[in-house]
Amino acid sequence: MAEQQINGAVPINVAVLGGGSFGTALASIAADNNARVRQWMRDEALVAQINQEHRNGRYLPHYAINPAVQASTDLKTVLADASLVLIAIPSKAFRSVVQAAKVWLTPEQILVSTTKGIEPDSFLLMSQVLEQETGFEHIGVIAGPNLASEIADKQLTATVIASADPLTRTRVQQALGCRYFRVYASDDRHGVELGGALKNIYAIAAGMAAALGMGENTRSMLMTRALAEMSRFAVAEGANPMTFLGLAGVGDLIVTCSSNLSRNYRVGHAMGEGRTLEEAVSSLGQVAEGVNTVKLVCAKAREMGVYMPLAEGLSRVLFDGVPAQDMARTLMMGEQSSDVEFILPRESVLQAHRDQPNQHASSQTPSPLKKGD
Ligand SMILES: NC(=O)C1=CN([C@@H]2O[C@H](COP(=O)(O)OP(=O)(O)OC[C@H]3O[C@@H](n4cnc5c(N)ncnc54)[C@H](O)[C@@H]3O)[C@@H](O)[C@H]2O)C=CC1
Ligand SMILES: O=C(CO)COP(=O)(O)O
Repeated sequence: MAEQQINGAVPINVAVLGGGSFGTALASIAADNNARVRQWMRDEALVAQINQEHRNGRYLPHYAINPAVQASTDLKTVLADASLVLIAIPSKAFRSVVQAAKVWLTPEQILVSTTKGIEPDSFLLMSQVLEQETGFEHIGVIAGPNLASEIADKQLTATVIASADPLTRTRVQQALGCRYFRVYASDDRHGVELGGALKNIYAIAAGMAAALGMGENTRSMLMTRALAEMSRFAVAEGANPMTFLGLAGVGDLIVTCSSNLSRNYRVGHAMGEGRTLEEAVSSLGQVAEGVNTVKLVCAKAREMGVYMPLAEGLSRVLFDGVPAQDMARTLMMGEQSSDVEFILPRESVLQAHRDQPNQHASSQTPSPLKKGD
């Protein structure tokens, strides 16, 4: 059924690259909004199923897709005449798909990444890959609390379109905004994109904590300290910390740290139940971007001198075989610094401790964590 559009938009032609759960959910929203929607994927059988049964049996088996979505394995057909191109391809394949697509892309088109990951080696976010590959002007990113299966179920939610380009922001609001999906605008593209990528790290930690029987106070502390850590990293990367108060920061962090529908949360949960990382990832059968992101972000944070104890702790559980319980105990004995460091700088608290050393510290506090401990 056609949706009532917000902001009085004229329907546009939308291309979606990616046949996974998020690409499929977004294609259906745009079609609900009366756009002509073509969706590209590699799998011929999935194309046939979407076109004939209006269902994506591999990634969203229980949801009806708007019958107007036309799937195809042919990039040229999908991209022809599209004014908005949404790219929902996991980060490990993102650049190769853009490279394959770019012969049919034109500078008038609006290119929007929906991918919440980071490219290894380059440490580029996906909109930066888009910029590097195409050199186009109309580039943006969307991120927010957007679990694909809830969107496919038309549960109410919202996202953020972030771009320095006003046309990109407006067109995405017009193309996707409808009665069950609101689209807010931001010009902090880097902050919004980092928010989407970084929160996956803490969703893994939250799933692990839940499986270990930790309570709601613990989850709340974890999410709040995660926000402090994410914004600290983002500021070092040149983003605006205020962005983390929005849907792509705290909004996405809450949903992925609380829901079993999040694949990253499920990876953490499975590991908290005793599975290995390999078992947890292979039983998922879908992408959990946080596993690579934690590795890349920890390396970058060390290089930049950014303090990220939660990400470091998680990395040691995932890759160095440290038991999650032991890591939680170590983190609880780590430095006690500032709550909101944009109000009281962390360094002021640490300096005060140096000026007033605790007489009993040596018997109570373990030495700070070192790589290889
Ligand atoms: N599923 C969700 O709830 C949300 C996902 N995202 C982000 O969207 C991105 C895509 O995720 P999903 O659609 O959920 O993933 P998915 O795991 O459901 O599907 C991935 C899709 O990418 C395709 N793919 C993988 N490698 C490819 C290649 N080399 N060439 C062409 N296609 C390839 C797969 O065939 C599949 O169709 C991820 O970065 C994720 O973080 C963002 C918001 C919500
Ligand atoms: O980003 C998401 C929801 O906003 C989806 O999270 P997962 O990739 O963990 O499923």
